[in-house]
Amino acid sequence: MSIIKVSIDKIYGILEPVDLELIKERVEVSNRMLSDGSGDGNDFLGWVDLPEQITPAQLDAVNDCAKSLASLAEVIVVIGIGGSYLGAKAVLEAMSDPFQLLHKKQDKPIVLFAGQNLSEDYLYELLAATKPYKLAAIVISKSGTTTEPAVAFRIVKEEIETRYGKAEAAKRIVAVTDAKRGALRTLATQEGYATFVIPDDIGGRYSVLTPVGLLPLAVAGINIGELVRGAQDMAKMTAADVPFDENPAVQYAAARNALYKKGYKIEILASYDPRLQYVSEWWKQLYGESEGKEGKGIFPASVTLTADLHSMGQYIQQGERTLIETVISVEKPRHSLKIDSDPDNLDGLNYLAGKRIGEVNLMAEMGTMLAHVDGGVPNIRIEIPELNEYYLGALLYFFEKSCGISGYTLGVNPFDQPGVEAYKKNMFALLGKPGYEDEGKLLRARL
Ligand SMILES: O=P(O)(O)OC[C@H]1O[C@](O)(CO)[C@@H](O)[C@@H]1O
Repeated sequence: MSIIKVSIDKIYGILEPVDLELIKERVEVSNRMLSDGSGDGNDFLGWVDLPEQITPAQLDAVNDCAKSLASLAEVIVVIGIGGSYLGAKAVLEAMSDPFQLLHKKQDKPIVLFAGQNLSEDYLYELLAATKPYKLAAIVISKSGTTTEPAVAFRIVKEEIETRYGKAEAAKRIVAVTDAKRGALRTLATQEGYATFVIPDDIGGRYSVLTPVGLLPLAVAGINIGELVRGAQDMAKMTAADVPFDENPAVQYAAARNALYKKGYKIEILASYDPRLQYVSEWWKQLYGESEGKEGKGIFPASVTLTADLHSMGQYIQQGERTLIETVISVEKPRHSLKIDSDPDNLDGLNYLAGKRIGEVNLMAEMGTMLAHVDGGVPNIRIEIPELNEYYLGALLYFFEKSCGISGYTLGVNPFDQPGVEAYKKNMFALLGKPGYEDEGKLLRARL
């Protein structure tokens, strides 16, 4: 049995089995294109075989650097955006106790994120809150030129240098960037920071298993060896020679592409554990940047349930019928908590007495799935046994593989993102960046 189970039976009724049959061959060809490198964007396929290529020595180097940072700092600010942020954030949230900050004893450094927005207040408050704590930073940018992390890094770097002096700051700052190119590489070389390389052939949104994701996670005490082991096993289970019925990545890609062809243009990734919220954010970048181009692509959205059943639930049940709901279902909660019987039963909940909260959550999930299917929303279910590093590594790799397959099946290059340049050009022009003077005038006239 695969460590991830994809159930697509709840797309039938909306699709006929023949709709899936028609697309099966295409997705299997797409999977082969990923392994033989015959598709567009084939200079960005380094992530496909990455898990099996990660050596124990590489993991040791990341863990050693993490240990040394952790020995110097109580708070480590991880600076990055998009693919240089979301993978680490996703795994960290999924693995963490949401109330960790309330615990009196903190035996791991607290990892905070910056550079993922341009909010003045966010950065100000981050600096203010971290004042009493020993500080270090990891700055991550593949291009080394992205504005948001560059701005945040300038501010955090200055704070660290002011506090500790330049020489000590160089021990407290680690950069993860391109081997040769970009302003961050130049800066890291000049300042003498320890660095890790993001391989040329791995794009940001596929980089969670490089030091981009691994270093911040190791600093936070996450077992990165297990994360990689899960991805390694999933790489085998989704290889091009694994038959359709045993290969979760092609099943998922086939189901969503068959639905897209029938007019289902929005996919909502739903989870029943708030710790998975950032896995959804990571997934949205992965699928949004990979597929949304040339006027095509499923729009990736997300909900956290049951919370959003009390807000978005109405739309999902009865709104425009273009939605696909894909549920990440986690079989086993980490802890056990039962509902007790109450002699007065004023809340009428005694019918739940003796049940675990997880059982109630599961019945909410089952009931919701059937209600939404009855309302015309096809359902895809992705089951993982529990939230630990191993299954998360498997889940992330599963989504990456399926995304590459989906993109090729859709007929786009899943490894570029030309559309993101438009906002950057306008922002530079409006901010008066040298070289953008003419565009600046034109844009200002339109405001
Ligand atoms: O790691 P970088 O080069 O700073 O890029 C961050 C993110 O920005 C994008 O390039 C979009 O502008 C994403 O694809 C990428 O993950």
